[in-house]
Amino acid sequence: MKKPPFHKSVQFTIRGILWILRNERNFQIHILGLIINLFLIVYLGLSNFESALIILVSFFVLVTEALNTCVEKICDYIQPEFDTRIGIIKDLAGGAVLLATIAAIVVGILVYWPYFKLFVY
Ligand SMILES: Nc1ncnc2c1ncn2[C@@H]1O[C@H](COP(=O)(O)OP(=O)(O)OP(=O)(O)O)[C@@H](O)[C@H]1O
Repeated sequence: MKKPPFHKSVQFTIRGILWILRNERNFQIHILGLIINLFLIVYLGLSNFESALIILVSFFVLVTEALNTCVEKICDYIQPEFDTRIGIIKDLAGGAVLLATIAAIVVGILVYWPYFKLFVY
């Protein structure tokens, strides 16, 4: 197959992101998480390093969610019927999202805790 020009490839990837934005509820929830984090970064005046950490883990979750959706779509395509092997493949992909989410929560607590402490005390 002929390789598409660069601008076409970019268009295809944007089409993929728009598709997942419209169709995947979990991805939409993670996007909401990213927006809340961006708001907190500005509102609390986080340092460049703290902001980079928060943005990095937020995108880490989004990337794993997108890859999880890819795995689910491939699985549903190759085996629409119940199959324990498909089940474990999907569980593994879902597990990757959970691991990324745990990492994001831990980083979030470590970065935000000193700021929230100032509000509480
Ligand atoms: N064809 C199948 N055969 C066996 N088990 C399956 C199959 N499809 C789904 N499952 C089981 O159901 C779970 C949920 O799969 P499903 O495709 O419904 O994902 P989902 O609910 O959209 O998940 P997510 O919330 O991660 O997007 C899988 O992790 C797996 O354990």
